Formats: sequence, C-alpha cells, structure tokens
Amino acid sequence: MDDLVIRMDGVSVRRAESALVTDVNWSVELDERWVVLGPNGAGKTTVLKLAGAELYPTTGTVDVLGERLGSTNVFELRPRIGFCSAAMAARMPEDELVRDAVVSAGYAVVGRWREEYEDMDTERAEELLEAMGVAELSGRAFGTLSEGERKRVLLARALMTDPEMLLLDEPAAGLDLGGREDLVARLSKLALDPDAPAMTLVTHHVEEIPPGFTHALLLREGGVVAKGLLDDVLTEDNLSKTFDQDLELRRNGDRYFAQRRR
Ligand SMILES: Nc1ncnc2c1ncn2[C@@H]1O[C@H](COP(=O)(O)OP(=O)(O)OP(=O)(O)O)[C@@H](O)[C@H]1O
Repeated sequence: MDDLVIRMDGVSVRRAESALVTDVNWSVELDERWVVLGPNGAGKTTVLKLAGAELYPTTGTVDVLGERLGSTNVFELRPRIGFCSAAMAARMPEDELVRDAVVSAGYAVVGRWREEYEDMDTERAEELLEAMGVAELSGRAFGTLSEGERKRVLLARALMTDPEMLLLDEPAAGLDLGGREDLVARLSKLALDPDAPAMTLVTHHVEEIPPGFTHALLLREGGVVAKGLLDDVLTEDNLSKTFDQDLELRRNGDRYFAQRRR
C-alpha cells in the first residue's frame, strides 16, 4: 500500500447525461511507468485529471500519493505532482521567459521562497532546460517557441518541483518525426532512471511508447479494456478491441508499431 502512488476503486465520472469514465479500477506503484492508450474520447484525459487531483470522481474512490480525494487539501497535493499537458501550455503567458516558465513551478510549491534561494532555483531550471536540450532558449519568450520546444520546456517545468509523480498528457502530440523521436528518447531516459518519479503518459499512438515504460492501461468508451504489464497487455487483440479496428501490431526491439490489417 505504501508504494501506491495512484489507486482508483470503482471510479466513475459523470457530467449531466454523459459518463466520461465508468467503473475504473487502477493502481500505480512507485517504480512503475504506465502508458494510457485509447482512441479520442476514451476517457484518457479524465483518468489523468483524476490522478492529478484536478477532478473528483462522481462515484468510487481515488487515492493519490496516499491522500483520498474529497478528504484532503488538493492545493497541498498538486505541487507534489508534475503535470504536463496542452492545457497547461495554453495557460502559459506568451511573453513569459522560458527560464521563468520553469522556475515558477517551484515558486508555486513553496509559496514564499527566500531571496537567497533564487539563484539556486534558477540554476536548477537552467539544468533541467539543459537536460531537455533547450538550454539556449532560456532567455526567449515562451510564445516564440515551436511546438516541440514548448513540449520540452513544459517537461522541464513539470520536473522543477522534483515531483513524486509525473503525469504527461499526449506529450508528443503535434511534433514532427524528429521531434517525436527526440522526445521519446528523453522520456525513455527518464523512465529508465530508477530515481525518476512514477510516470503516467497518455497517448493515442503505440509508436510513442518510450522504451522503459512497464505497464499499459487500455481505455475505450470510458471503460478499461485491459491493464497490466506492457508485454501482456499490448497485444493485437487488445489493441484491435481498444481502437475498434482490425490492427496488426509489430515490435521492433523496444518500440511498437501498429497499422490496420489489409
Ligand atoms: N465536461 C464534460 N461534459 C460532458 N462530456 C464531457 C466533459 N468532459 C469530457 N467529456 C466527454 O467525455 C469523454 C472522455 O473525454 P476525455 O477528454 O477524457 O477523452 P480522451 O480519451 O482524453 O480524448 P482525446 O484523446 O480526444 O483527448 C469524451 O467523449 C468527452 O466529450
């Protein structure tokens, strides 16, 4: 139980007449790296928002980092979670300097940083930008960055607080082939680092699963199709059910590729 970073029991989320997710049972341990896979509208973002304490379940229980949603202060919980999404990118002011976009994540955590910590903080932000291969963008305005550059800066921001859990919503969406491959490699390095936080990555594409990811949750129409170890779960049968297509799945080393069977 101690090592559980996410635990969902019988979770449903409803809005008016529609069910966003229904009866989701899912748990994530500290050393696991999960990919949440499914078609548009399957409920992936809803599940990620629950895990990020950004949304409450209508029924069922959600425990995040040992805290039960509904009976904990989410404003204390959220800083322990690194969240990376297109919605977060959209909230970033266009004229925010890249280094400030990263550092500000740390300020939100502590609230009142003393002056002498400022240099240390900026140093950490610069180090994270360096690790993401975008150190030279530090003084640029966020609004001037390309999609791929934004994704890498947001990843650095998500890591700034040294979170206990990292949640990534379609981090490779909108990237060109080179950008996707670069990001997959960086995420793979992170996934293989035993000191990295627990990670959950939402995607539509098996090609975007970074080597080092260990588990998969397959969603369709708000329900769980399959979950468990990546090797057990990522089968042609499960993938075809998830995407409602007759799919052929290939594996090349530690990467996956899928296409419709002719
Ligand atoms: N506030 C809301 N009211 C009604 N329906 C909603 C609401 N928010 C989401 N939905 C619906 O719930 C379903 C699941 O949405 P969600 O964003 O979790 O899916 P997703 O798998 O992340 O999709 P995508 O891959 O397209 O981003 C969708 O059909 C969506 O239209």
